[in-house]
Amino acid sequence: MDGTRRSDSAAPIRFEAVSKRYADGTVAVEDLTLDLAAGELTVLIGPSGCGKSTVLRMVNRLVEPTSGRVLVDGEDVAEADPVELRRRIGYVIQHVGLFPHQTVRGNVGTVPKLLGWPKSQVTERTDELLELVGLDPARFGPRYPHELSGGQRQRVGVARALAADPVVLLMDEPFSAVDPIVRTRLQDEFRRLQETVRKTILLVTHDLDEAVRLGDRIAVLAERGRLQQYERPAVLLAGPANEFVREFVGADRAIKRLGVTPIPRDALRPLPASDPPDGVAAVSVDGTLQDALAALLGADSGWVVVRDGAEPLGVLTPDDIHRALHRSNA
Ligand SMILES: Nc1ncnc2c1ncn2[C@@H]1O[C@H](COP(=O)(O)OP(=O)(O)OP(=O)(O)O)[C@@H](O)[C@H]1O
Repeated sequence: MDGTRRSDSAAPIRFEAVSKRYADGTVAVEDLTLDLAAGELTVLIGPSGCGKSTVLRMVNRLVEPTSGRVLVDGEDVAEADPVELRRRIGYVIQHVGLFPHQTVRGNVGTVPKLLGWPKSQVTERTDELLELVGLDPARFGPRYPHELSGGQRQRVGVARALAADPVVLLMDEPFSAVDPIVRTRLQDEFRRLQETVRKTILLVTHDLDEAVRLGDRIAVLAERGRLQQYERPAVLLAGPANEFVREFVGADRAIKRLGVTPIPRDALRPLPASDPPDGVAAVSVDGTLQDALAALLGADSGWVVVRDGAEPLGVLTPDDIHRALHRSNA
């Protein structure tokens, strides 16, 4: 079914010399040019009031640019019918705004129903999406929003936004209203979900950890939406482009970099000649340096075995981790 396959309906987004001056004279965005690749998750981050939400809301025409153009899949959104446009673009906000008098199924099925899908297809689609976001359709489908936790409501919001297989998903602080533990879990689940659906996603956050965890790319904005750096998280953390980004990224960036630097396959030491003792620390080769370090800290062997599935490939020591982190800086 189309919710679970890799979507080929993701569209690139281009902001072309976009500016926004509000009616009271506030210049929220000034001359922003930014290209978002189809199927990637781009995070917009920057200090409060720097124009992030304004940028996001120009994509679905909740805000109209004063000058410049926003192109979705090469088409200027100014020429699209706003209602039709918003059906093609999912939108998830902090307090998700579910319809209180409709069940979870009713909420998720809103857009497919609007599009005139037959009832059986709407139900099938809704149940599939609820499963995709980790909610059992039989249990949660008939509930009303007030019968859900904050995290569950947020998942229903994501399912609703995905319902019509949108080409773009806009997310404005989608996880900030839930408590930190639930937030981390939702972020991890969302990352996995994105690996499945591969939408073009633009996500606004204040939270650098969230940006690093979720973003394929991070765009750091200063006031008036001035773009400071637009890079993959590991590159941004390793090499802030200027003082603004360096300060924004902060002193703990080495720790964050551990979490985005892959284990170096080519820098593993050979396995010890004798079989490693039982219970020795091990980590998957698909993991990050942070995973390797966590495994090391939980063991007293002084090294950690790196495995591909069940097969041991080699070992890493704390020095190797240090060197790999240093190397990724180059
Ligand atoms: N409707 C409006 N009328 C006038 N000024 C506005 C309007 N909406 C936003 N602004 C101003 O535009 C600037 C950018 O606002 P925006 O909400 O885009 O920033 P933001 O980076 O998303 O902020 P935050 O992180 O605090 O949510 C701010 O100075 C804000 O006060």
